[in-house]
Amino acid sequence: MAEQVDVVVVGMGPGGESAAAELARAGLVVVGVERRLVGGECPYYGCIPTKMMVRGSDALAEARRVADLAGTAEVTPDFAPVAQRIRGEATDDWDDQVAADRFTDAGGRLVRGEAVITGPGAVRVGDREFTVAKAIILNTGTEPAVPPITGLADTPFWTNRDAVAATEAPDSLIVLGGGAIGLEMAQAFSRFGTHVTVFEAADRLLALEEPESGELVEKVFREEGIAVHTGASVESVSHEDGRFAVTAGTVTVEADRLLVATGRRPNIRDLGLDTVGVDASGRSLDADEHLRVADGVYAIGDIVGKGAFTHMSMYQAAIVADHVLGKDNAGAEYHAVPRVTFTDPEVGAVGLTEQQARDQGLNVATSVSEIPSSSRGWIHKTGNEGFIKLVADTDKGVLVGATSAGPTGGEVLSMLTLAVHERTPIANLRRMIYAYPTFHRAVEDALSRL
Ligand SMILES: Cc1cc2nc3c(=O)[nH]c(=O)nc-3n(C[C@H](O)[C@H](O)[C@H](O)COP(=O)(O)OP(=O)(O)OC[C@H]3O[C@@H](n4cnc5c(N)ncnc54)[C@H](O)[C@@H]3O)c2cc1C
Ligand SMILES: NC(=O)c1ccc[n+]([C@@H]2O[C@H](COP(=O)([O-])OP(=O)(O)OC[C@H]3O[C@@H](n4cnc5c(N)ncnc54)[C@H](O)[C@@H]3O)[C@@H](O)[C@H]2O)c1
Repeated sequence: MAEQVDVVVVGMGPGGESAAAELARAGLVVVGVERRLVGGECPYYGCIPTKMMVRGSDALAEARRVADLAGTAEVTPDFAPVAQRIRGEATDDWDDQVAADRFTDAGGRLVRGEAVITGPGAVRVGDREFTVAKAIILNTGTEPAVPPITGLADTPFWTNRDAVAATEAPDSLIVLGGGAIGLEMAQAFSRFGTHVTVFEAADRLLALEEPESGELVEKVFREEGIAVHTGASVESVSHEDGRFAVTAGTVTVEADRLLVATGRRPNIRDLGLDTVGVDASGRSLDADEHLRVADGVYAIGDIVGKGAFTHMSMYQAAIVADHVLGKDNAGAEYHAVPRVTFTDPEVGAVGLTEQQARDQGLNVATSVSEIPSSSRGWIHKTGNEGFIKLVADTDKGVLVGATSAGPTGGEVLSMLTLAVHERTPIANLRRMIYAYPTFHRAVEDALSRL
């Protein structure tokens, strides 16, 4: 006999958990289905453990900068405190009881297992059937995508899930993929003493961001001793006597560990979406502004393809919760999506890149100001690399995109996110007062060059 409920949330990633709890608190009968860990990728394998690695490795880098600024400091890296924090503080040793209790305390019903849609308003989990009165909300996220490279599948390579479980920094590491995952981990392990080599198939790192961003990170990596191969399509991988060998063109590199960070595969194929008339053959689901993919079926998070970020999943979750509860909500807008790659320098960006703006046929003006030549950057000295890049729509007189790379680049991004989101006239941004000497004063300099 099918159980009658108001809402079934399939996949309890950050957005799914948030929407499910909010709807349960509002008095609806909500079932949250999770096949692995309540909270999803971010707290157990993604954002939080990787940022703990970054926090440790940034502390090491700052200590090494003492020599240029404030005397001497002897630095002996030890990965153990990071591994302990990831187990003790971030993941409870990959146990989600706290998150599960948080949901049931909000009034939700947690069902462990893999959910499948069997028709309009119908969901099955194992041998349990649910008839859903109001909404099925899909938040099933992604899996690491493993490219079909000769030999790779037979080797004990790492994905992000293995890398965050490391108890020590390996002596050597090859990273496949120069996107956010690969670069954050490459630099973090390198600063703990690992010899790191990055292979990126595209002609630059951070290929989705401004070219200047990839160039900056590549320069800093090389200076820190990280080997970077761009335009390097890996042809074969082997593993013998505990060592990996990776070959791209004429280059072969050996290492103890291999991290595959070549993008993600959305969990949409096996959800039974055909039973509700939804095409799941692409890389993402086509959702309207209230995240509906079919009558009574919503999708949020990475599977919607508007940015694979925790903040996007949470943003969309709030819109869906409002819509299910019949509250006013104008729906999602994606013109000011912010993102930060937590390398050092941090690379923050919002809205369109210059190329994307030109591809949209906008009349574009751009400007760049360098952080090292700003007062604060000059004072900061070592570790001051970075820039502000602005992308303006000259017809409308507003910013449509911006990049903020540098020390605390992700924090400096906040004012640029506001400017792009609110379509603040550039004339008004020029009239503002920018505190001296801050990193964000470089925004004023970039505005003056537009
Ligand atoms: C290494 C790494 C670092 C990252 N760092 C950042 C960062 O710094 N900042 C940031 O904003 N983002 C970061 N991200 C991205 C972020 O983790 C995701 O965007 C975020 O988790 C949101 O994903 P989601 O809501 O789509 O679902 P996910 O978090 O992927 O969760 C989906 C859940 O659905 C479950 N599931 C799937 N199918 C089913 C099914 N049929 N039945 C039941 N359950 C199912 C899965 O088990 C999973 O728990 C990082 C990702 C990685 C991998
Ligand atoms: N700080 C953050 O917000 C953060 C951090 C990590 C991940 N994420 C999210 O997770 C998503 C996935 O991250 P990712 O870094 O895996 O994906 P990505 O798509 O950003 O980067 C993967 C890179 O791998 C390269 N690649 C693909 N096949 C290759 C091959 N055979 N050899 C060499 N290079 C190859 C691609 O050209 C690409 O540049 C991102 O889109 C991002 O949204 C966010």
